[in-house]
Amino acid sequence: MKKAGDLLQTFLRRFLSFPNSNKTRKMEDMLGRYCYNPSLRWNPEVEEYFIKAYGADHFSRISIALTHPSCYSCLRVNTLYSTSDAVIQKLVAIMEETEPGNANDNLSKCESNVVGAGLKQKGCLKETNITQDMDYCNKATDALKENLKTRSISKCQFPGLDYVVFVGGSGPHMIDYGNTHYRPPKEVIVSRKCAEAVLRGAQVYVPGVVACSAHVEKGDTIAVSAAVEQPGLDGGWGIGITRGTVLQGLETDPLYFERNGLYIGKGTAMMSRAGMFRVSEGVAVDMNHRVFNLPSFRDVLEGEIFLQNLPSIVTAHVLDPQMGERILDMCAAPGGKTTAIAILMKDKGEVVAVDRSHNKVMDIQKLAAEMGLNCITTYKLDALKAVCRRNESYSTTDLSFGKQNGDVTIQNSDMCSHVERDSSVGPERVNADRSCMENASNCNEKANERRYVSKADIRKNIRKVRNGPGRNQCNGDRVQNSKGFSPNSFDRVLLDAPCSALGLRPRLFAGEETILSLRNHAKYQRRMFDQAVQLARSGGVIVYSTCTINPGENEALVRYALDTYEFLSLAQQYPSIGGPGLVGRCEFSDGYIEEWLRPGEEKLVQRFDPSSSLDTIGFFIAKFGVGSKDGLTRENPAI
Ligand SMILES: C[S@@+](CC[C@H](N)C(=O)[O-])C[C@H]1O[C@@H](n2cnc3c(N)ncnc32)[C@H](O)[C@@H]1O
Repeated sequence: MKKAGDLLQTFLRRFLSFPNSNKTRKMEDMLGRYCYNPSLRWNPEVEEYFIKAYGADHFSRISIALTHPSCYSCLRVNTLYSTSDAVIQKLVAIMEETEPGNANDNLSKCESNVVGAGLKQKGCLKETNITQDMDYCNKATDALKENLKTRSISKCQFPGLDYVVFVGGSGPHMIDYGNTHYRPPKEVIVSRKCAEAVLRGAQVYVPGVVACSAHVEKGDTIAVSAAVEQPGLDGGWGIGITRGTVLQGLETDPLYFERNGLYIGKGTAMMSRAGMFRVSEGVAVDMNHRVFNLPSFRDVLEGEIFLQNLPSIVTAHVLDPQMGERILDMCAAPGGKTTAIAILMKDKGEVVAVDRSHNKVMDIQKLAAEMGLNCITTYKLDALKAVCRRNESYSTTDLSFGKQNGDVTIQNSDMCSHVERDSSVGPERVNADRSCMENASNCNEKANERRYVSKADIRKNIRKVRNGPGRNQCNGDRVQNSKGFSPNSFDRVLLDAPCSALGLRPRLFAGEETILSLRNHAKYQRRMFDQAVQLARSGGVIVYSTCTINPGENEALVRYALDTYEFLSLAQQYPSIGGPGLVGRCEFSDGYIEEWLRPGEEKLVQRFDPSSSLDTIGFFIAKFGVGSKDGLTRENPAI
């Protein structure tokens, strides 16, 4: 999608060009070479499809919004150990440290009343990580202080979300790159992914640098621009820069014209040009002037806050988990929604968090430990095989999670699981394991208060404790494999599905997705959804969410769900702060027809539009009530 400025620029380049002359450069400066004004590239068929879905103007606004980060950061407070007011106070205190004596001024910057002056962090949060790397932490805190100076901090006013704190960011800023008509700035080109991370607040790390000016020394001021994929001769996309290229500041530089409007800030070189291409890690450029300023909360109030997108927080809330319930988070890593769910349940009940990646399951464990949560059990599991088929003779009646006569029966979640041990576990692990085992037995005791447990379950629990529980508190070495769970064994299921991620911001390129790849995502999601349907009990709830603007992965999944499973219905969501879903259908040139929502259904889903005033990522949430599955057995193909 070419913007007017781009078209004018192309025109001037082609028809008024004065090769290598200062006039050319002057013209380009005027038209905004050294600025941030990207145009998002899409696969042409995908672009056509989205224009049909949204209309040209709306899709153009979405495309522009996707290239910018949200103008605020969203912090979810761990309400088990803190409050929004306490967090706001602590952030204000960080500001005060920077500007002593300005306490009142700073307080007035907060939009909400800061109450609860004496609130202190309860003793459960880990102090160790904060002190482990004081240097890094001090740097992070300094950066945060710097950032908070001009920020507004406010408690979220949406009903039910008072545990969310907003911290305002700023941008886009005009940056003086120090270029003159005779002397271009020293610069680096970074990879597109690196640039997107920098726009979110990261530094430029060595692996992200692809090209650099000659004679750059440590301490030099460096302009940073992004190398974004361009159409290749083969019909694909490519960057076309060799790592280590020397930039001359001339039109002969790689992507010279393509980088117009892709300047994301400037910073101080932390090493020489030679160093950037010799070492394998470290900060290459310390970004001190950014197009967008968003505070980084890394290592700040660890365990007390979690940086999370607003729609993700809403998703966990919409699931409405209740204390004592058994919840499945089917694609859980890194655990943002898992921990939100556990906190909403006040850490009472069981949240089973699965992901197919071993390392990502460890990330969930670490996050759960950091947030002091005990009710989370993690497993490595392919969500496409989440239903345990070991007992082939099941029927829905005898496996249902019934609550008759106050007697609750449940299948033990690890009945199909085993521990994957790391043979390199050293002696220091043994102590950790012991505390894990204590933890597990506490958890088991807690769980037993509310469950009928069969002798077989007790035997399995003993085995589990002997092997080590693989629970969240034992970071690091082990992940339990699961072979799946019994049908109807969960009260609520969250399927935060892997998707095309076309709602994530900021984004500098969107051309990698084709119509075919979008359809493949949708197929994958339907197969996962089929598993979710089998695992949720009658009377239970399924929440489905994605971070994409693609209706094929959103509204079309809802259509599939409602048309395939007659016992599913769309449920009202709380809170409901997103927009309505898309009603209608799309006919493709190959004859494929994609059905979306029917009139009346659109208000029961939430669609977060990146171009709306909420200024969030693109996101979609659907909530289903699971009606009675009575009479549905394996013979009945509906389940
Ligand atoms: C959108 S992310 C989940 C984010 C997470 N719910 C959160 O809020 O932190 C999707 C996750 O699905 C996982 N995934 C992809 N395919 C999977 C599969 N077949 N089974 C289980 N997990 C899968 C990915 O590893 C990824 O972590």
